[in-house]
Amino acid sequence: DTTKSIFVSNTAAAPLPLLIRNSSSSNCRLLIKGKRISRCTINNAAAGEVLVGIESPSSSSLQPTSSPEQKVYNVVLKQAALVQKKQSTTTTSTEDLDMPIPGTLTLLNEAYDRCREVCAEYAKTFYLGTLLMTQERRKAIWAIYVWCRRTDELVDGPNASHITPMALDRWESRLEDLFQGRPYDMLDAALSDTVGKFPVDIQPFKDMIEGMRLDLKKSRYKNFDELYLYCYYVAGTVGLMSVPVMGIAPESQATTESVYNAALSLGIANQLTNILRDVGEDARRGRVYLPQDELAQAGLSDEDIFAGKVTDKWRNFMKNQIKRARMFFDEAEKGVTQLSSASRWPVWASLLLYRQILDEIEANDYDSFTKRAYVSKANKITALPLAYARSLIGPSKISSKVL
Ligand SMILES: CC(C)=CCC/C(C)=C/CC/C(C)=C/CC/C(C)=C/COP(=O)(O)OP(=O)(O)O
Repeated sequence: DTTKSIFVSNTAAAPLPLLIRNSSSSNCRLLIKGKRISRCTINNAAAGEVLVGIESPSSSSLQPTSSPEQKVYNVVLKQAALVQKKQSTTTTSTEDLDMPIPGTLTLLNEAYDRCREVCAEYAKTFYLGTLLMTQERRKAIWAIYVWCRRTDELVDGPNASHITPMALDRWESRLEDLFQGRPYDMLDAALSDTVGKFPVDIQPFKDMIEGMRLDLKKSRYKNFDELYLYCYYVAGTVGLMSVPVMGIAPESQATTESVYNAALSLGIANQLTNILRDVGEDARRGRVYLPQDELAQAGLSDEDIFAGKVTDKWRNFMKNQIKRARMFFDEAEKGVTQLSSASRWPVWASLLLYRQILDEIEANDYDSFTKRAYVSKANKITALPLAYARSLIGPSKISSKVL
Protein backbone atom coordinates (compact mmCIF):
# COMPACT_ATOMS: atom_id res chain seq x y z
CA ASP A 1 0.00 0.00 0.00
CA THR A 2 1.26 3.34 -0.97
CA THR A 3 1.49 6.52 0.99
CA LYS A 4 0.82 9.72 -0.84
CA SER A 5 1.89 13.06 0.41
CA ILE A 6 0.29 16.12 -1.07
CA PHE A 7 0.57 19.71 -0.04
CA VAL A 8 -2.01 22.16 1.04
CA SER A 9 -0.81 25.66 0.45
CA ASN A 10 -1.72 27.79 3.35
CA THR A 11 -1.74 31.57 3.29
CA ALA A 12 1.78 32.96 3.59
CA ALA A 13 3.13 30.00 5.48
CA ALA A 14 5.12 27.31 3.76
CA PRO A 15 3.02 24.45 2.46
CA LEU A 16 2.48 21.73 4.99
CA PRO A 17 2.10 18.08 4.21
CA LEU A 18 -1.32 16.56 4.05
CA LEU A 19 -0.71 12.90 4.43
CA ILE A 20 -3.06 10.55 2.79
CA ARG A 21 -2.42 6.90 3.29
CA ASN A 22 -4.61 4.03 2.62
CA SER A 23 -6.11 1.71 5.10
CA SER A 24 -3.28 -0.58 5.99
CA SER A 25 -0.75 2.17 6.53
CA SER A 26 -0.30 3.28 10.06
CA ASN A 27 -1.54 6.33 11.73
CA CYS A 28 -3.21 8.27 8.99
CA ARG A 29 -6.71 8.14 7.58
CA LEU A 30 -8.94 9.46 4.87
CA LEU A 31 -11.45 7.87 2.60
CA ILE A 32 -9.17 6.30 0.08
CA LYS A 33 -10.21 4.48 -3.05
CA GLY A 34 -13.42 3.43 -1.46
CA LYS A 35 -11.57 1.31 1.03
CA ARG A 36 -12.84 3.13 4.03
CA ILE A 37 -14.32 6.34 5.20
CA SER A 38 -12.39 8.41 7.59
CA ARG A 39 -12.36 11.68 9.27
CA CYS A 40 -9.61 14.19 9.53
CA THR A 41 -8.06 15.73 12.56
CA ILE A 42 -6.67 19.19 12.41
CA ASN A 43 -3.92 20.47 14.62
CA ASN A 44 -3.22 24.11 14.46
CA ALA A 45 0.22 23.93 15.90
CA ALA A 46 0.83 27.58 15.21
CA ALA A 47 -1.26 30.35 13.76
CA GLY A 48 -1.78 29.78 10.08
CA GLU A 49 -0.47 26.25 10.18
CA VAL A 50 -2.61 23.31 9.40
CA LEU A 51 -1.78 19.69 9.60
CA VAL A 52 -4.55 17.53 8.43
CA GLY A 53 -3.81 14.15 9.83
CA ILE A 54 -5.73 11.25 8.52
CA GLU A 55 -5.37 8.17 10.60
CA SER A 56 -6.13 4.70 9.54
CA PRO A 57 -7.64 1.92 11.57
CA SER A 58 -4.86 -0.19 12.93
CA SER A 59 -6.80 -3.31 12.10
CA SER A 60 -9.49 -4.69 9.85
CA SER A 61 -13.17 -3.80 10.01
CA LEU A 62 -13.87 -7.16 11.64
CA GLN A 63 -12.75 -5.67 14.92
CA PRO A 64 -15.35 -4.46 17.41
CA THR A 65 -16.78 -1.10 16.41
CA SER A 66 -14.73 1.07 18.66
CA SER A 67 -13.95 4.25 16.77
CA PRO A 68 -16.63 6.44 15.22
CA GLU A 69 -15.59 5.83 11.67
CA GLN A 70 -15.36 2.09 12.17
CA LYS A 71 -18.94 2.22 13.37
CA VAL A 72 -19.97 4.34 10.41
CA TYR A 73 -17.99 2.26 7.98
CA ASN A 74 -19.81 -0.88 9.07
CA VAL A 75 -23.08 0.79 8.12
CA VAL A 76 -21.57 1.67 4.72
CA LEU A 77 -20.59 -1.97 4.20
CA LYS A 78 -24.00 -3.22 5.28
CA GLN A 79 -25.84 -0.85 2.94
CA ALA A 80 -23.47 -1.59 0.04
CA ALA A 81 -23.97 -5.35 0.54
CA LEU A 82 -27.73 -4.92 0.54
CA VAL A 83 -27.58 -3.05 -2.76
CA GLN A 84 -25.40 -5.72 -4.31
CA LYS A 85 -27.73 -8.45 -3.10
CA LYS A 86 -30.72 -6.63 -4.54
CA GLN A 87 -28.92 -6.07 -7.85
CA SER A 88 -28.15 -9.77 -8.19
CA THR A 89 -31.77 -10.70 -7.61
CA THR A 90 -33.46 -8.01 -9.71
CA THR A 91 -33.96 -10.31 -12.68
CA THR A 92 -36.27 -12.46 -10.59
CA SER A 93 -37.86 -9.54 -8.75
CA THR A 94 -41.41 -10.08 -7.65
CA GLU A 95 -41.94 -6.34 -7.31
CA ASP A 96 -44.28 -6.12 -10.26
CA LEU A 97 -46.21 -9.20 -9.18
CA ASP A 98 -47.48 -7.58 -5.98
CA MET A 99 -51.22 -7.13 -6.29
CA PRO A 100 -52.32 -3.85 -4.78
CA ILE A 101 -55.37 -4.05 -2.54
CA PRO A 102 -58.11 -1.97 -4.26
CA GLY A 103 -58.05 1.60 -3.01
CA THR A 104 -54.53 1.45 -1.59
CA LEU A 105 -53.03 2.64 -4.83
CA THR A 106 -54.99 5.89 -4.74
CA LEU A 107 -54.08 6.36 -1.09
CA LEU A 108 -50.47 5.70 -1.86
CA ASN A 109 -50.53 8.18 -4.71
CA GLU A 110 -52.01 10.74 -2.35
CA ALA A 111 -49.30 9.97 0.19
CA TYR A 112 -46.54 10.49 -2.36
CA ASP A 113 -48.26 13.63 -3.55
CA ARG A 114 -48.21 15.01 -0.04
CA CYS A 115 -44.50 14.17 0.20
CA ARG A 116 -43.97 16.00 -3.08
CA GLU A 117 -45.72 19.09 -1.71
CA VAL A 118 -43.59 19.12 1.45
CA CYS A 119 -40.39 18.71 -0.55
CA ALA A 120 -41.42 21.44 -3.02
CA GLU A 121 -42.20 23.78 -0.14
CA TYR A 122 -39.11 23.26 2.00
CA ALA A 123 -36.36 22.26 -0.43
CA LYS A 124 -37.16 24.13 -3.63
CA THR A 125 -33.90 23.71 -5.51
CA PHE A 126 -33.56 20.08 -4.58
CA TYR A 127 -37.17 19.49 -5.53
CA LEU A 128 -36.56 20.88 -9.01
CA GLY A 129 -33.61 18.54 -9.32
CA THR A 130 -35.71 15.53 -8.37
CA LEU A 131 -38.01 16.31 -11.29
CA LEU A 132 -35.23 15.15 -13.60
CA MET A 133 -35.26 11.69 -12.05
CA THR A 134 -37.50 8.85 -13.08
CA GLN A 135 -40.96 8.91 -11.55
CA GLU A 136 -40.25 6.03 -9.16
CA ARG A 137 -36.99 7.52 -7.96
CA ARG A 138 -38.31 11.00 -7.42
CA LYS A 139 -41.24 9.70 -5.38
CA ALA A 140 -38.86 7.68 -3.24
CA ILE A 141 -36.58 10.68 -2.64
CA TRP A 142 -39.60 12.78 -1.60
CA ALA A 143 -40.69 10.09 0.86
CA ILE A 144 -37.20 9.86 2.38
CA TYR A 145 -36.94 13.65 2.53
CA VAL A 146 -40.24 13.93 4.37
CA TRP A 147 -39.31 11.29 6.93
CA CYS A 148 -35.98 13.07 7.61
CA ARG A 149 -37.73 16.38 7.93
CA ARG A 150 -40.27 15.00 10.38
CA THR A 151 -37.48 13.40 12.38
CA ASP A 152 -35.58 16.68 12.47
CA GLU A 153 -38.70 18.58 13.48
CA LEU A 154 -39.07 16.40 16.56
CA VAL A 155 -36.05 18.15 18.05
CA ASP A 156 -35.98 21.35 16.01
CA GLY A 157 -39.62 22.08 15.37
CA PRO A 158 -42.24 24.04 17.34
CA ASN A 159 -42.83 21.18 19.82
CA ALA A 160 -39.15 20.49 20.31
CA SER A 161 -39.11 21.60 23.95
CA HIS A 162 -41.56 18.81 24.84
CA ILE A 163 -39.63 16.09 23.12
CA THR A 164 -38.35 13.34 25.39
CA PRO A 165 -36.13 10.36 24.64
CA MET A 166 -39.30 8.29 25.00
CA ALA A 167 -40.94 10.11 22.10
CA LEU A 168 -37.89 9.28 20.01
CA ASP A 169 -38.22 5.63 21.06
CA ARG A 170 -41.82 5.68 19.84
CA TRP A 171 -40.71 7.27 16.57
CA GLU A 172 -38.18 4.47 16.20
CA SER A 173 -40.73 1.72 16.75
CA ARG A 174 -42.93 3.38 14.12
CA LEU A 175 -39.93 3.25 11.83
CA GLU A 176 -39.50 -0.47 12.47
CA ASP A 177 -43.18 -1.00 11.76
CA LEU A 178 -43.10 0.83 8.48
CA PHE A 179 -40.05 -1.15 7.39
CA GLN A 180 -42.13 -4.26 8.05
CA GLY A 181 -44.97 -2.96 5.92
CA ARG A 182 -47.06 -1.60 8.79
CA PRO A 183 -47.13 2.18 8.32
CA TYR A 184 -48.71 4.33 10.99
CA ASP A 185 -49.89 7.20 8.83
CA MET A 186 -50.06 8.31 5.23
CA LEU A 187 -46.58 9.78 5.05
CA ASP A 188 -45.13 6.65 6.64
CA ALA A 189 -47.01 4.65 4.01
CA ALA A 190 -45.08 6.39 1.25
CA LEU A 191 -41.77 5.52 2.88
CA SER A 192 -42.96 2.00 3.60
CA ASP A 193 -43.67 1.58 -0.10
CA THR A 194 -40.29 3.10 -1.01
CA VAL A 195 -38.26 0.79 1.23
CA GLY A 196 -40.08 -2.16 -0.30
CA LYS A 197 -39.03 -1.06 -3.77
CA PHE A 198 -35.45 0.06 -3.20
CA PRO A 199 -32.66 -1.68 -1.27
CA VAL A 200 -32.64 0.84 1.57
CA ASP A 201 -31.37 -0.42 4.91
CA ILE A 202 -33.03 0.62 8.15
CA GLN A 203 -29.75 1.40 9.92
CA PRO A 204 -29.17 4.94 8.57
CA PHE A 205 -32.75 5.81 9.58
CA LYS A 206 -32.19 4.47 13.09
CA ASP A 207 -28.91 6.32 13.24
CA MET A 208 -30.62 9.58 12.35
CA ILE A 209 -32.94 9.10 15.32
CA GLU A 210 -29.84 8.37 17.42
CA GLY A 211 -28.48 11.75 16.24
CA MET A 212 -31.63 13.42 17.61
CA ARG A 213 -31.14 11.62 20.93
CA LEU A 214 -27.60 12.90 21.03
CA ASP A 215 -28.76 16.41 20.26
CA LEU A 216 -31.17 16.25 23.21
CA LYS A 217 -28.47 15.47 25.73
CA LYS A 218 -25.30 16.94 24.32
CA SER A 219 -24.31 20.50 23.51
CA ARG A 220 -20.50 20.18 23.36
CA TYR A 221 -18.19 18.02 21.28
CA LYS A 222 -14.81 17.14 22.80
CA ASN A 223 -13.01 16.53 19.55
CA PHE A 224 -13.58 15.90 15.87
CA ASP A 225 -14.21 12.20 16.52
CA GLU A 226 -17.32 13.12 18.45
CA LEU A 227 -18.38 15.78 15.99
CA TYR A 228 -17.86 13.44 13.06
CA LEU A 229 -20.18 10.89 14.61
CA TYR A 230 -22.82 13.55 15.17
CA CYS A 231 -22.51 14.72 11.55
CA TYR A 232 -22.86 11.13 10.39
CA TYR A 233 -26.01 10.66 12.44
CA VAL A 234 -27.78 13.79 11.27
CA ALA A 235 -26.52 14.19 7.69
CA GLY A 236 -24.20 11.38 6.55
CA THR A 237 -27.17 9.06 6.99
CA VAL A 238 -29.10 11.06 4.36
CA GLY A 239 -26.36 10.30 1.84
CA LEU A 240 -26.58 6.57 2.62
CA MET A 241 -30.37 6.58 2.36
CA SER A 242 -30.30 8.38 -1.00
CA VAL A 243 -27.84 6.32 -3.05
CA PRO A 244 -29.93 3.14 -3.33
CA VAL A 245 -32.70 5.29 -4.78
CA MET A 246 -30.57 7.56 -6.97
CA GLY A 247 -28.85 4.53 -8.37
CA ILE A 248 -25.31 3.90 -9.49
CA ALA A 249 -24.67 4.20 -13.25
CA PRO A 250 -24.80 0.73 -14.83
CA GLU A 251 -21.50 1.45 -16.59
CA SER A 252 -19.78 2.44 -13.32
CA GLN A 253 -16.82 0.33 -12.36
CA ALA A 254 -16.42 1.93 -8.98
CA THR A 255 -17.06 -0.24 -5.96
CA THR A 256 -20.48 0.21 -4.35
CA GLU A 257 -18.62 0.93 -1.15
CA SER A 258 -16.69 3.83 -2.67
CA VAL A 259 -19.90 5.46 -3.89
CA TYR A 260 -21.39 5.15 -0.43
CA ASN A 261 -18.28 6.68 1.05
CA ALA A 262 -18.68 9.65 -1.28
CA ALA A 263 -22.34 10.02 -0.34
CA LEU A 264 -21.45 9.90 3.31
CA SER A 265 -18.79 12.55 2.73
CA LEU A 266 -21.32 14.85 1.10
CA GLY A 267 -23.58 14.58 4.11
CA ILE A 268 -20.67 15.27 6.48
CA ALA A 269 -19.45 18.19 4.33
CA ASN A 270 -22.93 19.72 4.28
CA GLN A 271 -23.33 19.40 8.01
CA LEU A 272 -19.89 20.84 8.77
CA THR A 273 -20.75 23.76 6.50
CA ASN A 274 -24.06 24.20 8.29
CA ILE A 275 -22.28 24.26 11.63
CA LEU A 276 -19.70 26.83 10.47
CA ARG A 277 -22.47 29.02 9.06
CA ASP A 278 -24.65 28.85 12.17
CA VAL A 279 -22.09 29.37 14.97
CA GLY A 280 -23.86 32.49 16.30
CA GLU A 281 -27.36 31.08 16.04
CA ASP A 282 -26.31 27.86 17.80
CA ALA A 283 -24.46 29.80 20.52
CA ARG A 284 -27.63 31.74 21.26
CA ARG A 285 -29.25 28.36 21.96
CA GLY A 286 -26.33 27.49 24.25
CA ARG A 287 -24.80 25.11 21.74
CA VAL A 288 -21.28 24.86 20.38
CA TYR A 289 -20.87 22.32 17.59
CA LEU A 290 -17.14 22.92 17.27
CA PRO A 291 -14.42 20.55 18.48
CA GLN A 292 -13.45 21.75 21.95
CA ASP A 293 -9.87 20.53 21.68
CA GLU A 294 -9.32 22.43 18.43
CA LEU A 295 -10.87 25.54 19.93
CA ALA A 296 -8.45 25.28 22.86
CA GLN A 297 -5.50 24.72 20.54
CA ALA A 298 -6.46 27.89 18.72
CA GLY A 299 -6.51 29.74 22.05
CA LEU A 300 -10.31 30.02 22.09
CA SER A 301 -12.95 29.03 24.61
CA ASP A 302 -16.74 28.85 24.78
CA GLU A 303 -16.72 32.38 26.21
CA ASP A 304 -15.15 33.64 22.99
CA ILE A 305 -17.89 31.96 21.01
CA PHE A 306 -20.59 33.51 23.19
CA ALA A 307 -18.86 36.92 23.01
CA GLY A 308 -18.93 36.52 19.23
CA LYS A 309 -15.95 38.69 18.31
CA VAL A 310 -14.06 38.08 15.11
CA THR A 311 -10.41 37.99 16.13
CA ASP A 312 -7.30 36.66 14.38
CA LYS A 313 -7.47 33.54 16.54
CA TRP A 314 -11.05 32.98 15.37
CA ARG A 315 -10.14 33.60 11.72
CA ASN A 316 -7.35 31.05 11.89
CA PHE A 317 -9.57 28.53 13.59
CA MET A 318 -12.26 29.00 10.95
CA LYS A 319 -9.76 28.75 8.08
CA ASN A 320 -8.82 25.29 9.28
CA GLN A 321 -12.41 24.22 9.80
CA ILE A 322 -13.33 25.42 6.30
CA LYS A 323 -10.36 23.56 4.86
CA ARG A 324 -11.57 20.35 6.45
CA ALA A 325 -15.15 20.82 5.21
CA ARG A 326 -13.78 21.35 1.68
CA MET A 327 -11.85 18.08 1.92
CA PHE A 328 -15.11 16.27 2.53
CA PHE A 329 -16.67 18.03 -0.48
CA ASP A 330 -13.68 16.93 -2.56
CA GLU A 331 -14.20 13.33 -1.48
CA ALA A 332 -17.89 13.59 -2.33
CA GLU A 333 -17.11 14.87 -5.84
CA LYS A 334 -15.40 11.60 -6.70
CA GLY A 335 -18.65 9.73 -6.23
CA VAL A 336 -21.10 11.99 -8.05
CA THR A 337 -19.90 10.94 -11.51
CA GLN A 338 -20.66 7.32 -10.58
CA LEU A 339 -24.35 7.99 -9.97
CA SER A 340 -26.95 7.23 -12.59
CA SER A 341 -27.14 10.04 -15.12
CA ALA A 342 -30.44 11.61 -14.04
CA SER A 343 -29.34 11.76 -10.41
CA ARG A 344 -26.08 13.55 -11.07
CA TRP A 345 -27.50 17.00 -11.83
CA PRO A 346 -29.39 17.56 -8.57
CA VAL A 347 -26.49 16.17 -6.55
CA TRP A 348 -23.95 18.39 -8.33
CA ALA A 349 -26.26 21.35 -7.85
CA SER A 350 -26.61 20.76 -4.13
CA LEU A 351 -22.87 20.14 -3.76
CA LEU A 352 -21.85 23.30 -5.61
CA LEU A 353 -24.44 25.45 -3.86
CA TYR A 354 -23.70 24.20 -0.38
CA ARG A 355 -19.96 24.46 -0.86
CA GLN A 356 -20.40 28.10 -1.87
CA ILE A 357 -21.60 28.83 1.64
CA LEU A 358 -18.00 28.27 2.73
CA ASP A 359 -16.86 30.96 0.25
CA GLU A 360 -19.51 33.27 1.66
CA ILE A 361 -18.26 32.71 5.21
CA GLU A 362 -14.81 33.79 4.00
CA ALA A 363 -16.32 36.78 2.23
CA ASN A 364 -17.99 37.73 5.54
CA ASP A 365 -14.53 37.77 7.14
CA TYR A 366 -15.50 34.63 9.11
CA ASP A 367 -18.24 36.43 11.00
CA SER A 368 -20.64 33.57 11.59
CA PHE A 369 -21.70 35.23 14.83
CA THR A 370 -23.80 38.05 13.44
CA LYS A 371 -24.05 37.12 9.75
CA ARG A 372 -25.68 34.14 8.11
CA ALA A 373 -23.69 33.25 5.00
CA TYR A 374 -25.95 32.57 2.06
CA VAL A 375 -25.59 32.04 -1.64
CA SER A 376 -26.99 34.92 -3.69
CA LYS A 377 -29.66 34.30 -6.31
CA ALA A 378 -27.21 35.24 -9.07
CA ASN A 379 -24.68 32.69 -7.81
CA LYS A 380 -27.39 30.08 -7.53
CA ILE A 381 -28.42 30.69 -11.09
CA THR A 382 -24.89 30.32 -12.40
CA ALA A 383 -24.32 27.16 -10.36
CA LEU A 384 -27.21 25.34 -11.98
CA PRO A 385 -25.91 25.20 -15.57
CA LEU A 386 -22.46 24.41 -14.20
CA ALA A 387 -23.97 21.52 -12.27
CA TYR A 388 -25.75 20.44 -15.42
CA ALA A 389 -22.53 20.52 -17.43
CA ARG A 390 -20.78 18.42 -14.80
CA SER A 391 -23.63 15.98 -14.70
CA LEU A 392 -22.97 15.12 -18.33
CA ILE A 393 -19.72 13.50 -17.26
CA GLY A 394 -20.40 9.96 -16.25
CA PRO A 395 -18.21 7.15 -15.08
CA SER A 396 -15.20 6.42 -17.21
CA LYS A 397 -12.60 3.73 -16.83
CA ILE A 398 -10.09 6.38 -15.82
CA SER A 399 -12.21 7.92 -13.07
CA SER A 400 -13.17 4.54 -11.67
CA LYS A 401 -9.48 3.75 -11.31
CA VAL A 402 -9.07 6.88 -9.26
CA LEU A 403 -11.78 5.79 -6.85
C1 LIG B 1 -22.21 12.11 -3.60
C2 LIG B 1 -23.04 10.92 -3.82
C3 LIG B 1 -22.38 9.72 -4.36
C4 LIG B 1 -24.38 10.87 -3.57
C5 LIG B 1 -25.19 11.93 -3.02
C6 LIG B 1 -25.82 11.57 -1.70
C7 LIG B 1 -26.53 12.75 -1.08
C8 LIG B 1 -27.83 13.17 -1.64
C9 LIG B 1 -25.96 13.39 -0.03
C10 LIG B 1 -26.51 14.61 0.59
C11 LIG B 1 -26.86 14.39 2.00
C12 LIG B 1 -27.61 15.57 2.60
C13 LIG B 1 -28.51 16.39 1.74
C14 LIG B 1 -27.48 15.79 3.91
C15 LIG B 1 -28.20 16.81 4.64
C16 LIG B 1 -27.25 17.86 5.06
C17 LIG B 1 -27.73 19.14 5.60
C18 LIG B 1 -26.83 19.82 6.53
C19 LIG B 1 -28.90 19.67 5.26
C20 LIG B 1 -29.31 20.99 5.79
O1 LIG B 1 -30.66 20.99 5.94
P1 LIG B 1 -31.36 22.32 6.43
O2 LIG B 1 -31.02 22.56 7.87
O3 LIG B 1 -32.77 22.26 6.02
O4 LIG B 1 -30.54 23.37 5.54
P2 LIG B 1 -30.62 24.92 5.47
O5 LIG B 1 -30.59 25.40 6.89
O6 LIG B 1 -29.36 25.28 4.70
O7 LIG B 1 -31.87 25.24 4.71
